[in-house]
Amino acid sequence: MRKKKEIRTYIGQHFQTMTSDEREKRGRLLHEELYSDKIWKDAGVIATTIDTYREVPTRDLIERAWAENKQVVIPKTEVKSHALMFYSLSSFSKLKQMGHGLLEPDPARCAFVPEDELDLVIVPGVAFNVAGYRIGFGGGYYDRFLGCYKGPTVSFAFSFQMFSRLPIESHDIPVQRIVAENP
Ligand SMILES: Nc1nc2c(c(=O)[nH]1)N(C=O)[C@@H](CNc1ccc(C(=O)N[C@@H](CCC(=O)O)C(=O)O)cc1)CN2
Ligand SMILES: Nc1ncnc2c1ncn2[C@@H]1O[C@H](COP(=O)(O)OP(=O)(O)OP(=O)(O)O)[C@@H](O)[C@H]1O
Repeated sequence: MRKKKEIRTYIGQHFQTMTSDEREKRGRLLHEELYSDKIWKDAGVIATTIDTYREVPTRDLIERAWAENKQVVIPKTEVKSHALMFYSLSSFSKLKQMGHGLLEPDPARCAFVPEDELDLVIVPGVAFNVAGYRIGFGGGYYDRFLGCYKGPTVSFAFSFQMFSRLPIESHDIPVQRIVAENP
């Protein structure tokens, strides 16, 4: 079984071999599967992240949610406490580039949304298994968050992000549903 760091490097390299068009196209196919699901239809408030080029895309899903009059919330990382704070995003222009390279909502221009208002949380990840266990970028932010959040959770995975064996630690909490490509 490979170590987390090796898996992160391997997946990052695989993403680099994909064109952004391919990434977008394959991402949309995964998203379509969620749009027809009850957990999407029932959700008024959806939490997701702003994708990097090493992740399944999220921007078209955010636009779809806005078009369906859903509220989209994006986490901001609290570095000291390793907590995620969610803010409502109404436009991509209200994002701010952070030192760690990710785009986060600008709290000066986005409203804070408490965790208990989230109807569906789309959890980012690097690698997954069918049981919903995941490896992230290593901040432990979602592991901590998922320890408290009890609502529906889902992650998207390209086929190369699915592993039959993953190093799982006691603090890891699985997502309820993985929407993955058919291998
Ligand atoms: N697009 C996207 N946004 C996201 C996440 C994600 O996985 N994807 N997150 C998912 O959690 C949160 C941010 N996660 C982060 C994880 C690590 C570091 C970070 O600074 N890492 C250090 C190394 C830390 C270590 O080695 O322990 C670094 O890069 O220097 C920052 C943010 C929230 N937003
Ligand atoms: N519930 C928790 N309470 C305290 N520390 C935690 C918890 N979950 C994870 N950690 C710590 O956070 C660090 C990163 O954890 P891990 O490598 O599992 O992150 P990850 O799953 O890749 O990241 P993320 O959850 O942000 O996507 C580890 O040092 C781990 O011990």
